[in-house]
Amino acid sequence: MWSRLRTILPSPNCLPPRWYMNRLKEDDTACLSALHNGQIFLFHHLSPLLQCTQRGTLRPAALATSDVQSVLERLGSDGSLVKKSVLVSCLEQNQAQFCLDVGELDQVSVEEACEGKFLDLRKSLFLLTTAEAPILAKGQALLRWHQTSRFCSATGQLTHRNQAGSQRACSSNGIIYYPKMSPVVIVLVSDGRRCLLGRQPAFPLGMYSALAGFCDMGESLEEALCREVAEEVGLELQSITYSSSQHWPFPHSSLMLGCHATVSPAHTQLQVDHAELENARWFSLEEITSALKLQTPPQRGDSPALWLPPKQAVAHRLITEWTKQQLLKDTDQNQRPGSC
Ligand SMILES: NC(=O)c1ccc[n+]([C@@H]2O[C@H](COP(=O)([O-])OP(=O)(O)OC[C@H]3O[C@@H](n4cnc5c(N)ncnc54)[C@H](O)[C@@H]3O)[C@@H](O)[C@H]2O)c1
Ligand SMILES: [Mg+2]
Repeated sequence: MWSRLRTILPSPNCLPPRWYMNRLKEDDTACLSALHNGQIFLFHHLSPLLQCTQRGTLRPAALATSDVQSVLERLGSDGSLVKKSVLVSCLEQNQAQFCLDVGELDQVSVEEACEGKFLDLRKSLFLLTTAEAPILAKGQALLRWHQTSRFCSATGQLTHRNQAGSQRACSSNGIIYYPKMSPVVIVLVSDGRRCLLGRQPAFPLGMYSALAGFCDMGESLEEALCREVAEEVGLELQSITYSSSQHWPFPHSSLMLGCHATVSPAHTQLQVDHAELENARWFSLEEITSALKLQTPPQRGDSPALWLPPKQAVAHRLITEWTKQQLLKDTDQNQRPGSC
C-alpha cells in the first residue's frame, strides 16, 4: 500500500515549498536526497559564513552541498559531517536549504576554501539586507538547540535527531523533543503625545528600545505586557493593540510579540526599576523622527544622541508605526477647520 502511494506522490518540483518542507521533516530518505541536491549555509561555532558581493555588500554564502562536501574532504573531514546539516528553508523550485556548523574544523582554512568570513550573528544580522537574514537566525537557533539537547531530560540517555533536524527522540523511551522558543512581549507605550523607551546597561551607546520581557508560565500576552510594564516602569496600561511578531535568536530563541499600548496622560510618572533598566524616559515625536534619520551610531565623545534599534528588530517596526500614526494625527489636526 505504502509503495503504491509513493508512486503517485507528486515529484519534489510539483510540491509547493511549505508542503515539501513538511515532507522532508517526515521522511529521512527524501531529506537526505534533498540535502545532496541542496544548498548549505555554513556556521563556525554558531557564527555564519558571509561573502562579499561585487557591490561591496555582504551576503550569506549559500554553497552547493557538493562544493561543501569537497571542501570538507580536502580539510580532512570524513564526509559524514554534512549529514549534520539542519533543514531551514526551501527555494521556489523546491531546492532545500540547510545550515551546518563546522566548528570542529579550522576556521581560517574553511574561510579560505569558501572565500568568506565567519562573522558573529549579532553583527552579521544587522549588516545583511537580503531575505536570507531570517534564515540565518533560524539556522543558528536550530543548530544551538541541537548542540544543547543531546540528552533526554527524563532518562539522561542520548537523544537522536531526524535527518531534517526538526526533532530529537530519546534513545531509551522514545520521548520526542521539538525545538523551543520562549515567548517575549515587547511594547511601545504611548501617552498620546510621547512614546516610552528604556535602556539596558548592555545596549550600545545611546540606544533606547521598546520595553520587553519574557512571559511567565501560564500568562496571556495581555497579562505579560501589563506585568512587565508595571514591574519595569510602574505604569498601568489602558489599551493594548497587537502589531506583529518576529523570531529573535538572542540570547537564545524567542518569539517576540510586538504590541502598542497606551497609558492615561494624567498618569505618566515613571518609577524605573534599576535592577532591570539603566534608564527609561518619554520621547517626543521630534526626538524620534530625528533619531530615525541617523545613519551612524553615536561614538564616545559625541554629544549624546538617541540611537534606535536596527531595522531588522520588531522594536524598530513598532517605533516607525507609532511615528507614522503621530504624523497622521498631526496632519489631521492641522487640516481641521479653524486650525491655524
Ligand atoms: N527584537 C527586538 O526588537 C528586541 C528589543 C528589545 C529586547 N529584545 C529581546 O527581548 C528579550 C527579553 O527582554 P528583557 O531582557 O528585557 O527581558 P526581562 O525584562 O524579562 O528580563 C530578563 C530576565 O528575565 C528572566 N527570565 C525569565 N524567563 C526567561 C527566559 N525564558 N529566558 C531568559 N531569561 C528569562 C531572567 O532572569 C533574565 O535576566 C531579550 O533577550 C532581548 O534580546 C528584542
Ligand atoms: Mg525587560
